[in-house]
Amino acid sequence: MTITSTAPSLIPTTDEDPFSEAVLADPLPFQHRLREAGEVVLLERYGVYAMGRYDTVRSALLDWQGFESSAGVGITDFRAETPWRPPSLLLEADPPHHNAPRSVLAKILGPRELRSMAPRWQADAEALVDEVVARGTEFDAVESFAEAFPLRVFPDAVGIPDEGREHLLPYGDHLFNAFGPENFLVEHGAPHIGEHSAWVNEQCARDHISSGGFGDAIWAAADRGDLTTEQAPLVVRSLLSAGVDTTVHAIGAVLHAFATHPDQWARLREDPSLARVAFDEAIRLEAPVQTFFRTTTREIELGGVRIPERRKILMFLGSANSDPRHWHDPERFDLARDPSGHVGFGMGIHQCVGQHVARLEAVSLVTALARRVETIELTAAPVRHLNNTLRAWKTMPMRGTLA
Ligand code: HEM
Ligand SMILES: O=C(O)c1ccc(-n2ccnc2)cc1
Repeated sequence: MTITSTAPSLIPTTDEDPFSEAVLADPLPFQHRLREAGEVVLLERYGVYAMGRYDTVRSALLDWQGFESSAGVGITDFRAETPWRPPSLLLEADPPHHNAPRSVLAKILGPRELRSMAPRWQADAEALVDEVVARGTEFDAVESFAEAFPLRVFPDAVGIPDEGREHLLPYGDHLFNAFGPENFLVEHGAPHIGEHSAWVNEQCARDHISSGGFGDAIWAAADRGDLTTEQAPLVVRSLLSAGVDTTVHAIGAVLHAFATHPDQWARLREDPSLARVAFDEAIRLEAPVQTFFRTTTREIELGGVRIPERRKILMFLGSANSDPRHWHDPERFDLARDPSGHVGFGMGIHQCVGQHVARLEAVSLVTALARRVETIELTAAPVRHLNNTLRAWKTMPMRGTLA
């Protein structure tokens, strides 16, 4: 990182591009340079203020009044440009408008509500594992597990029809790319996002939602007056936008962590209750959701740097989760660590409301796999799937030995 100015009144600045193919493929060296350069570093290419240290990211996440979400959590300032789709009522909203949609979704996706689904998701995970190992002990962990399991359980849990579910992954992939700048990744998704969006928006209508699922519970909240009938479809859209690509790449992260740390897999097999901490430790270490933006609502001073009002700031969640100023031996995947406090799910009023869904999916799958498979190992180098926001794998060739 070339620091072009370090005088106290001037801001550490870099001309590096965190959304370049090279940095997206291997972000750790850039993130180290970013943390070393200071609490806040100006990315001169985008005029954006970047934060890579744990304490600075955590304080920005908690200060929703100073760092707002309602101007968008991507690089686009909704006050200056029209968003590519109507803004999210949760992710891209602040109190008071954020309150009702958040309260409704928090109840529907809460740990208590999900408890009744745990046996079914555990059985689905065991069925999937049996099907995969029946075909042989060599498999691609992305295709066979990370993609297959969320798509097997989540759309049914929302209550949308079977027809057209292939739109879900590419819709989410473009959504997460669109939080970043209009680079090669956004250009790649642009030609088809219209058809993916049309299908997603259609599924949010009440007449597409079957009874008993998350979608039905959202529409029931509208019947009770906890939401308006205009808000209900957008809250269902939040589930379809957030609910698949995130968990796909989270499960990929967990499986990659275990495949590269066989001693931790052995520990998990001895004590399956470690699956929960393994999930959070993998989210801390890999951070499937790497970054989110905010917009300053006033001039804010951080780390000796004065950030003007109405400027975009970029929080590197993955970098914060690997900051040696906060974490001991941060690059180590360690089931003995207490990963609580990690910012892989954000923190504060926007902290991930779907984390219990994600955790239940991952714990169900990993527990089922650990029961059937004694060891897992990579049989070839896994290949990254590049995205402006998500840290993801395209392929992960693996071999297991049956228990
Ligand atoms: C392991 C998978 C996941 C990760 C790493 C993740 C990460 C995050 C992060 C970092 C935020 C904070 C955004 C911000 O501060 O601007 C967030 C918010 C959110 N997440 Fe997730 N997420 C995951 C899965 C899910 C799932 C499965 C759902 C839905 C079923 C979901 C729904 C949401 C919603 C609705 C918000 C906005 C909450 C609000 O603004 O009040 N997420 N997530
Ligand atoms: O409301 C939306 O469209 C929306 C809400 C949340 C996410 N998200 C990001 C990470 N976890 C969830 C993505 C999209």
